[in-house]
Amino acid sequence: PLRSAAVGPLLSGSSGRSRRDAAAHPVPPRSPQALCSQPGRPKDYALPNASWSRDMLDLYDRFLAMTKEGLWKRIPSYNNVLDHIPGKALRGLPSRDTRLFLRSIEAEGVGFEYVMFLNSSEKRVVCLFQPGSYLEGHPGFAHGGSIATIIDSTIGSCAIFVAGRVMTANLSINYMSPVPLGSVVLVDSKVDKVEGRKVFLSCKVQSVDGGTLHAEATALFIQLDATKSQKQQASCQ
Ligand SMILES: CCCCCCCC/C=C\CCCCCCCC(=O)SCCNC(=O)CCNC(=O)[C@H](O)C(C)(C)COP(=O)(O)OP(=O)(O)OC[C@H]1O[C@@H](n2cnc3c(N)ncnc32)[C@H](O)[C@@H]1OP(=O)(O)O
Repeated sequence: PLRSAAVGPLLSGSSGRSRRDAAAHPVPPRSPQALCSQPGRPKDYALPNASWSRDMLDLYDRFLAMTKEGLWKRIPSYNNVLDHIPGKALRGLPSRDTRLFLRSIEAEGVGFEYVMFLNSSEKRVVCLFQPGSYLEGHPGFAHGGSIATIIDSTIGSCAIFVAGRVMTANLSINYMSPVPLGSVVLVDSKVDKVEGRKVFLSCKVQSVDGGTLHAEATALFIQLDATKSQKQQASCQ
């Protein structure tokens, strides 16, 4: 199984090719099914698009290949949270003009370009993330809040897998090395333990070759207690 520490060797085939290299070796056309969402379904944004760098495409292909072995599963991603809940969007709910925060920047490549893969047996979610130019904090680097967002969402998806409806109670992040805009990082999250309604998780943000640890985080998510009144708990419908 892909262990965070072993990320480098597994991906040794993918070097940090510059965009110039990518221009010299145009990205091969993607298979039609790899590019389009299922007809009649909301658009799945966790699929390659023209803004994905060579590194992002190589990493995507490697994880997609691992899904064939059954250990990993690609998580589709829509721009409305309800579309992630099977049947919910069809339940005649009044349509709300809301967007999932990570999918609120429509233009390709300038916001959060990402795709998540779930490894059920390891209770792990790994997110391939390419921060776009509209996520800038310090010149040329991703804003710390955008890193917190991709961590919260990756860890959150991991917690949802284990405990269903959850909310973040605590998220603690150490930032070790800034993430250049346009680079590709691996956000590797896992469940460490579950105590009643409390789900404890951790996460590392690493460069594709595993050589740079950009950030690491711990989090506590709380499973929403159906018996508590909605007033006490933000409704997470
Ligand atoms: C197959 C895979 C599936 C993938 C699906 C992917 C698609 C999904 C698409 C897209 C989603 C991506 C994922 C997004 C995720 C984002 C999550 C967020 O951003 S959430 C927004 C920010 N968080 C809030 O706004 C919460 C505000 N806080 C609250 O609402 C409450 O405090 C809450 C619900 C967290 C807890 O309230 P209570 O009343 O239910 O529970 P009480 O009794 O207070 O606490 C329970 C236990 O937890 C401890 N606890 C609570 N908060 C704590 C804290 N901050 N530190 C330590 N302990 C804490 C308490 O001490 C208590 O422990 P004792 O049972 O007594 O041992």
